[in-house]
Amino acid sequence: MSEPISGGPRVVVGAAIHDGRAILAAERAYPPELAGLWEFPGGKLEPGESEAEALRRECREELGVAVAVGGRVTGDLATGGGRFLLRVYYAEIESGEPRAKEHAELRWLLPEALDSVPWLPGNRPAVEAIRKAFAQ
Ligand SMILES: Nc1nc2c([nH]c(=O)n2[C@H]2C[C@H](O)[C@@H](COP(=O)(O)OP(=O)(O)OP(=O)(O)O)O2)c(=O)[nH]1
Repeated sequence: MSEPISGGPRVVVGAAIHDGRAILAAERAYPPELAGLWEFPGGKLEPGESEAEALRRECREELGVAVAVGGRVTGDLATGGGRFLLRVYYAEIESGEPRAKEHAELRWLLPEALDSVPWLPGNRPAVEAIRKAFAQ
């Protein structure tokens, strides 16, 4: 598949999967410079794919679950030194039990424990927004 000629940032979608209380965080296993940092399951949009389709595909591939995609958590977040635009959506599991097929570890985090893992730096505003949204 060819790359777009205008070398603008690529859209990356992330799923803030929640069960009404906790958020599913995932520890990256690769590449070495990102391994050990935590993220929302997701990845780059493939050509012709909608953001919801990309999220459903990535959650199936990475976690083995089907998700229903909800609303956006925040506006676009620039990550990867400006190479990516991260768009995080709320999501809920429709079927399956999440397993770390590509990640080093998965953890359900309550809002007060969201800071217990080192997030990818670009994810901070989304993590903050989730904490506020879930705070009682
Ligand atoms: N999946 C994901 N990527 C994120 C998040 N935050 C963040 O800065 N990124 C960055 C890390 C990566 O450089 C890039 C997405 O790459 P990725 O490796 O997840 O994408 P992909 O699944 O399509 O991977 P690949 O096939 O290209 O290896 O976006 C996040 O919350 N989730």
